[in-house]
Amino acid sequence: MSEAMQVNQAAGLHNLFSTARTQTQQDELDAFHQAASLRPVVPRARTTRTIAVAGGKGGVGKTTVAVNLAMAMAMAGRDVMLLDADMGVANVDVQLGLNPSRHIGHLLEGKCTLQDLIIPAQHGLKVIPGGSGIRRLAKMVNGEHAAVIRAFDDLIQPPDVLVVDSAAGVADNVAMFAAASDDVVIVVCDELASLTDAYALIKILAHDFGVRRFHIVANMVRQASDAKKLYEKLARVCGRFLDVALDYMGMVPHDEWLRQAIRRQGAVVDLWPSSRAAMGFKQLAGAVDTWGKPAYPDLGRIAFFSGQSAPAAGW
Ligand SMILES: Nc1ncnc2c1ncn2[C@@H]1O[C@H](COP(=O)(O)OP(=O)(O)OP(=O)(O)O)[C@@H](O)[C@H]1O
Repeated sequence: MSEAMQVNQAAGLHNLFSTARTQTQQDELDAFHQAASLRPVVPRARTTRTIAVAGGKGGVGKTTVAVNLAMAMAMAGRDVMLLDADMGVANVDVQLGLNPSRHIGHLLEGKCTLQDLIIPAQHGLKVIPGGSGIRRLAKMVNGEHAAVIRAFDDLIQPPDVLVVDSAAGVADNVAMFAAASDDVVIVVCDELASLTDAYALIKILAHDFGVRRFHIVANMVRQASDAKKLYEKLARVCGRFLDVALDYMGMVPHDEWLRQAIRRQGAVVDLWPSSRAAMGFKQLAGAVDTWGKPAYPDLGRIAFFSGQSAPAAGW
């Protein structure tokens, strides 16, 4: 029986994504890995933890989780930066009521530095906008993703935490930002397509990029027992077919206050800190503190802040 059929049978999932690439895509990916090995490393004290928020399927709440996780950590006193890596259709700035005049496209064209792109949001959160409605950004090539990742080495003051809001899908560009991070958070909701897409993304990150550890967030669930069931379903399939470790990071309930917050263009953790959703996000932020030190970035792989040499202090 094929792997896809076995996965279907094991978890009641459907439609496993194919991970086949065209020759051009494979060439670009090889160039990306080669660029990583050519990168001169200039060590300095490593202070930043990088957390990618991904999920595969669109609409599962990646941006919502990234924004509120970042804001919750900023409210707890961390120096936090949020990169909107959903290039071309970015909407972190919309969710936070920001009005950026420049975006990643300007960085790639050499018209500004990464430092120039930083926009201050509430509680000292710093946002790097990804640019919206810009076709060229949605079609960035792999070398450009590597250039964005490397630009973080030149920040004057690296933050304590960088949260990366990933695009939907399982394309190499999504995987590259996740693979360049210390930790990968996978957001799932109670839909079969969400689980199959999460599995496909985890598989690509494990096989092609060597990522082994994933933190799972169940979003838009009714109660903790539903969240745990969702996690166990994904963990069972991954445990059977992939050499990866999953841990349960926490859950965010379905909460109308979240939609209200988006209408008000703010983060629910800031606007309604005692709502059920806000409590969930604060628990997610607390979970990060239990993760221990990030591993040293593998020198053969492009990583955010790879110019920093020692693991972050205080984690
Ligand atoms: N816990 C929740 N309760 C209620 N609504 C939610 C919750 N989480 C997310 N939503 C809503 O679901 C919608 C999709 O969320 P979001 O934009 O964060 O998803 P996404 O995965 O980033 O989507 P895309 O991949 O299209 O960028 C938004 O309208 C958001 O307000």
